[in-house]
Amino acid sequence: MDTVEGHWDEVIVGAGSAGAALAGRLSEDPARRVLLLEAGPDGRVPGSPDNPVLSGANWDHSAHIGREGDAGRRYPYAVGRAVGGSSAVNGALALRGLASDFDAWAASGNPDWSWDRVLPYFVRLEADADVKGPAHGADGPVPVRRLSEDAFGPLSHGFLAACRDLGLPAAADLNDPGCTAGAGPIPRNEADGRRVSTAEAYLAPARGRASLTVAADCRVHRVLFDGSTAVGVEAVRDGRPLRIGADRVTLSAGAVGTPAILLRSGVGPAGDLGRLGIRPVADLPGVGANLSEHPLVALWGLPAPEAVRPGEAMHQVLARVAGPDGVPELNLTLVNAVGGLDVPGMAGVLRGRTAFSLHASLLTPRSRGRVRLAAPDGPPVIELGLASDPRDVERLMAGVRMLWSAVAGAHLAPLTERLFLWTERTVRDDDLLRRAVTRFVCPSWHPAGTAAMGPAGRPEAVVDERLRVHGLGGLRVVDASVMPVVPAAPVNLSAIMLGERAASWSR
Ligand SMILES: Cc1cc2nc3c(=O)[nH]c(=O)nc-3n(C[C@H](O)[C@H](O)[C@H](O)COP(=O)(O)OP(=O)(O)OC[C@H]3O[C@@H](n4cnc5c(N)ncnc54)[C@H](O)[C@@H]3O)c2cc1C
Repeated sequence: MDTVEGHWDEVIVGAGSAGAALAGRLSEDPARRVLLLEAGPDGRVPGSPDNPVLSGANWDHSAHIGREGDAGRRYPYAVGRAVGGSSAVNGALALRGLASDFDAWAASGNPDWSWDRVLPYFVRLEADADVKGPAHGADGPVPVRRLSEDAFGPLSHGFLAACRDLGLPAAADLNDPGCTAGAGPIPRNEADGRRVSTAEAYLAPARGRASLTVAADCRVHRVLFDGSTAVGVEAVRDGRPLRIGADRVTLSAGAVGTPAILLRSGVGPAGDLGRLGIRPVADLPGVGANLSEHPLVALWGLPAPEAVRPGEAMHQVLARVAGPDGVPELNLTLVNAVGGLDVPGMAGVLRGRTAFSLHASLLTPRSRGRVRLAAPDGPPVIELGLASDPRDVERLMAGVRMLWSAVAGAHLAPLTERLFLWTERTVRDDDLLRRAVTRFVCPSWHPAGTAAMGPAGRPEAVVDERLRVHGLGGLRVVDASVMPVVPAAPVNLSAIMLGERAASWSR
């Protein structure tokens, strides 16, 4: 018998940001037997925060920017596939979701997720080297630090000065709960230039515990049910099918992987399941629906020779911009010194030259996409639906105009040799800009919401406030899928917070 076969107290599917944090914490109880299953390999994923892993250790999905069949573009959709999940391949921007995000989750029928309820778990997960006080953690597993101003390169100084001209205040701590707008250093989860994934932060200290077994290269096909109670999973390891029993199954396979497993298991819209020939176990139309993602538009340029210092960090500074109602709406991010990175769609334009880019990403998208299956055993089809809501296009246009005034203004223009693709005429003309934004919009690799939490009976609701799948026993979801909407920040810390919070209920 394979060492993972048999019966476990907890089987967690997916060793990513949320799953590894959950498994690490649950295994602190020596009386518990936790099995963590991961489709990808174990061991350190190469690369630093300055080199997000865009292929290899990755599912290498290809997503539709809009909907399948609308003749739109496709885009490489990176999702980590390794112990550590997307936290092992990402850019290590360690930004918390914002107070307004969680208060909105609470207002939409999930009162236990208000900001004051989740803040203790953001505190618990981190060891912030720079900022002290009750809103920050000092000894959690995830190290967080920011570059000091004297380590900023010339472009970062120019960008911060341009942000001041845009009326954005200096923000020394973008993770301060009161920071709704401002520009400042990016907090990053790194140590000695290495990205610290959840594999390192949560699993490395737990590896020796008898209470935890990590099984890599083990791909879960579906959840097994006895009536409406989950009793285990069916998986494949080294080409061999396995059936693994559990008192409780937790899906932490991410906002693409989790809905795919639920659908294969018969949990989803009954009509779609019937068409695929999958026997329905629970009719939950929200499974795979409601995908939200941060749409992003980038301006690319070649820096003047003196504008880039050898070896400088790719992510140094970022600006958060609030909308007219005071709620944060856009991130403007400078990406310094992009050299070897194979940025989708840009390799042919850059031809190996070191470039920089400025991104406007929309933090509160109204557009929604979905994840579905085209065949019962096929890969998930990802339809991002980016900028399908015209209000998102308008707000991205405002973001591009801010970037343009920064890059063409007094502080950055002298540091820029040339800009690609965009012109003054395009940026000034509403119709041209609208078309350009629609044409160049791309995802941030931040999917969320495909098994959303909410009260039973709401069309999008798949799990309750305690993340238990509605109508079924022994099955919960703990990953970015359960977020009712993507938070107004990159998602890693918020996903880790979910793992911490779910573990706290079992203590
Ligand atoms: C290239 C890239 C850059 C990013 N940059 C940042 C950043 O700088 N900062 C930030 O905050 N966020 C960033 N993100 C987003 C962030 O990392 C993710 O949103 C977050 O890690 C999601 O956590 P999760 O737990 O929901 O899923 P994941 O961390 O993706 O974990 C899901 C895990 O489940 C496994 N899995 C899936 N299906 C199965 C199956 N059938 N059987 C077994 N295992 C399975 C996967 O292999 C994976 O390990 C980035 C993402 C990418 C891809």
